[in-house]
Amino acid sequence: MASQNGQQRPHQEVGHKSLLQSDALYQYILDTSVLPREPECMKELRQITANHPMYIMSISVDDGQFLNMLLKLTRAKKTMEIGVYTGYSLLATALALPDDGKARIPILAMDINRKYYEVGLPTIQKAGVAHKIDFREGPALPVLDQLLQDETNHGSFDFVFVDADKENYVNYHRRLLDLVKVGGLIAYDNTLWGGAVAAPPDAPLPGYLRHYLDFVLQLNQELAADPRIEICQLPVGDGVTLCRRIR
Ligand SMILES: C[S@@+](CC[C@H](N)C(=O)[O-])C[C@H]1O[C@@H](n2cnc3c(N)ncnc32)[C@H](O)[C@@H]1O
Repeated sequence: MASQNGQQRPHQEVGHKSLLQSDALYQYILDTSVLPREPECMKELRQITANHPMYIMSISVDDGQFLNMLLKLTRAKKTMEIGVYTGYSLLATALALPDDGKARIPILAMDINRKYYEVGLPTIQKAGVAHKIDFREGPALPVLDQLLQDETNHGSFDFVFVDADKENYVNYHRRLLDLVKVGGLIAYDNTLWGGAVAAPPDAPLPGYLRHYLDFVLQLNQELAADPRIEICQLPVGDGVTLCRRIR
């Protein structure tokens, strides 16, 4: 198969194609494998979030299912989330993590806006997992800097989910690599940025996509070139890049 300019791209030479070529196929995945298995509490939170003016910020339901499975597979015990909003990804995380009672709070969750978190908090409480969450209101970067000042925090996190201000993703990465353990994971959300990462330079993009595109492109380049991690770019939700610290 040839591309528009007549030249074959490397993935076309070997016949690789993305399967997700239509909304109907995405809907099939949701209807068959995702929505029927969504826990009731997550469904409730998703419906509450759908009525919130900023609902577009929530991760997708398949992204939530993926996150929940990933945390179980990796047996993560200590995690961090940057960018909580109403808490859909946070609830997916809290449901997956083991319950150590009062001995240890496994999730450090940060958002600049506690009001968003409070929209979902009653559902998180009803689900019986609120005690797993240490929520901090405020910008995440100073919290990371504070954590780094204490040696005992270095290499202590099993998993970090980053879904916040795109302009700081690179700054988060530079700090998180010291906080996550060797063998631990950092997952960056929105790394395909609505498809804009592969759009022609003059493509007419919605304003917010255009505004943050360079930050996402810079992150993707830095991750691809970073020898301290192994990476895997997944076309789940808006694109998730998994980074496994290897040194
Ligand atoms: C895309 S939403 C997060 C969605 C969430 N993960 C979910 O599943 O619903 C991004 C969030 O990041 C928060 N945010 C923006 N800048 C931030 C910062 N500097 N530090 C922490 N949170 C920030 C916003 O308030 C917003 O709630």
